[in-house]
This record gives sequence, structure tokens and C-alpha cells, in this order.
Amino acid sequence: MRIVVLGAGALGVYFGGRWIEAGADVTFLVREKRAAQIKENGLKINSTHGDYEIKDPHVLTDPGEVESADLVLFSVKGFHLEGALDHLIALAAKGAYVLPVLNGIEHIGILQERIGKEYVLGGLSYIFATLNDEGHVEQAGDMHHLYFGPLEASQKKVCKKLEDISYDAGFISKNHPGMMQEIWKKYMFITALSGVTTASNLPVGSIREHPESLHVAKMILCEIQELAEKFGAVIPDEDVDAAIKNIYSLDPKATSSMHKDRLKGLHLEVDHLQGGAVRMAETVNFDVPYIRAILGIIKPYEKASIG
Ligand SMILES: NC(=O)C1=CN([C@@H]2O[C@H](COP(=O)(O)OP(=O)(O)OC[C@H]3O[C@@H](n4cnc5c(N)ncnc54)[C@H](OP(=O)(O)O)[C@@H]3O)[C@@H](O)[C@H]2O)C=CC1
Ligand SMILES: CC(C)(CO)C(=O)C(=O)O
Repeated sequence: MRIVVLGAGALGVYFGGRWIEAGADVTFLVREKRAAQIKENGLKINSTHGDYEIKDPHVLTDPGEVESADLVLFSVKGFHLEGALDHLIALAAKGAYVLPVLNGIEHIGILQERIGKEYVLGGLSYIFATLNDEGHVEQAGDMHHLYFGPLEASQKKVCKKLEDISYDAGFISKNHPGMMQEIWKKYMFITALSGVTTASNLPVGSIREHPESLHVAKMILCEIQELAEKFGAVIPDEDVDAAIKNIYSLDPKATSSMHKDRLKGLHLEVDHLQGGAVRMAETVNFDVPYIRAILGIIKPYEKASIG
């Protein structure tokens, strides 16, 4: 199986690197600046699950140079989706399936519409990872989960192949038959967690200490639960409870990738996550007041380097 990683950031390099470690054929499709950084510094994973240096990573900047690909791990931020679509279309035309691992929900419909439903798999990840100043991955904590699965019956075969390849890779993988439900559950969790941590500029431990702040997170979970139902995805109450337990189980210093991006002065995915929920709610005449409020609080920090 030939894998192309489109978005050689924290997730792309972590999972791409682990596949390479297990012997898979992986190419990183990057932009010029990242290509230069990789040429200068190489690619390393620093991880609680074991460090790994990718020797001579195969790096390309032009999708035209990709001879063939069976799968694209699509791991850009939500605000880079539009800019990467032409590459995805070109790779799908060569027969590649696209496995998006972005947080969020709107991207699934966009990808299906622009690339074709048959090419878009369901995917998500639970991991705490970020790039350091040299462009290497820093992964922390126990979680390093990659979930994938078919959204169309015709995709079962490629998912089985990916399951086999991932079996030997040093992360936890799951070929899940109900990925749309899982993507909604992750969306519910991350919309709440990224919302409260980024808006307060505090890690999860500080949120837990303040019932008023935790209440906001819980209300966001409930709003997404209701929103999901309006889009045909039922998130049972037990899954909302599990999300709350998850918030309690995290290391007090842990925080969302969006909050980490705020601390680094990087562009935030707030329009893709909280903004997406508000947009989707509007289409079904539903109100999500807590999410709208959090969106309003984070919005001034959205553009890079505001602090
Ligand atoms: N980090 C985490 O812990 C987690 C993140 N997620 C989600 O996963 C997704 C990816 O996050 P993460 O890996 O942290 O993001 P990063 O910002 O670390 O990486 C994204 C990469 O995409 C690259 N990129 C953007 N546009 C293009 C393009 N057109 N062609 C090639 N490369 C491109 C960027 O490269 P460039 O340097 O050129 O800008 C960057 O290296 C997000 O939706 C995030 O919410 C989910 C779970 C956990
Ligand atoms: C849920 C969490 C915190 C880890 O996967 C995440 O997705 C993120 O920080 O973006």
C-alpha cells in the first residue's frame, strides 16, 4: 500500500512516521517552506511511546510527481482545506482514497462533494502532539489512537488493507464500521475542550476547578449532541457522560491543540470547529448559544500572532 501524507505536521509526521517504522511506503507531500525545513533538520518523533527518526524521508512538493498512491492521510488544519483540495483531487484521480483526520465535521461533506463520496473514508485521531521549533513531533501522554473506517461499502477493502498495515505500527488503530458516529463524538468533545481551554487560555485542570467553567464545557457537549441528532447522528447520553469523564481523566496540564496554537500565536481552527457548528445549526433553525458565545470570545485570537 502506497501512502501519501498531505500535511506533514504533528499528526501527519506522527502516523506517517510510525507506518514507516513498520515498513510501509510513505511519501510526505509538503509546501516549499516545510520541504526546506525537513531538508535541513530531518524528521523526528519524540514520544512517550518511543522516539523515532525517519531516515531519508521521501518528500515531494508536487502531486504530479506522485506516481501512484492507494491512500492519502489528510492531516492539514481546517483553514487549509480549500488550499489542499486540488492536490487531493489529483491524487484521487490516480486512485487514492482520502483518510481525513482533521477535527471537525464540515470537512467530510466538503470532501465528499469535491472529490467524490467513493474516495472519502472516515477518520479521526486522539493524540496530544505538536511540532517543535525544528519541525519535529512532540507527542505526550498515552493517547495515540487512529480510527478509520468505510463511509461507503465499497471502501471496506482499502480499510482492511490499512488495518493490516497499521497492525504492526506503533500506535493504536481501529478499523471502525460506524465512523460517522465516532466523528460526531470526537467533534462534540473537541468543540467543548478546545472552546473552554482556548477561550480561558487555561489548561483542562483549571477548567475542572471551576464549576462555572466546567458547566460551559458540558453545555457545549449537549448542544453538539442535539445538533448531531438534527443531522441524523444519535449520540447517546452515555457518550456525553463519557466525554465528561474524559475531561476529568486528562492530566491537569493537558490542553487542546487549538489552545496550544493560541499560546504559539498561530492561526486557530475556531471557524472550522465552533464556527462550523454555528453554521450547521443555522441551516436547521437550531440555536447553539454556548458555542456562539465561545466562538465570539475566541474569534479575536483567530488570526496568527495576536497572542
Ligand atoms: N495536534 C493534535 O494533538 C491533534 C490534532 N488534531 C487535528 O488534526 C488536524 C491536523 O492537526 P496538526 O497535525 O496538529 O496540524 P499541524 O499544523 O501540525 O500540521 C498541519 C500541516 O499541514 C500542512 N499543510 C497545510 N496546507 C498544506 C498544503 N496545501 N499542502 C501540503 N501541506 C499543507 C502545514 O504545512 P505548512 O508548514 O506548509 O503550513 C502543516 O505542516 C487538525 O484538524 C487538528 O485539529 C486531532 C487530534 C489531535
Ligand atoms: C482531543 C484532543 C485534545 C486530543 O486528541 C484533540 O483532538 C486536540 O487537542 O485537538
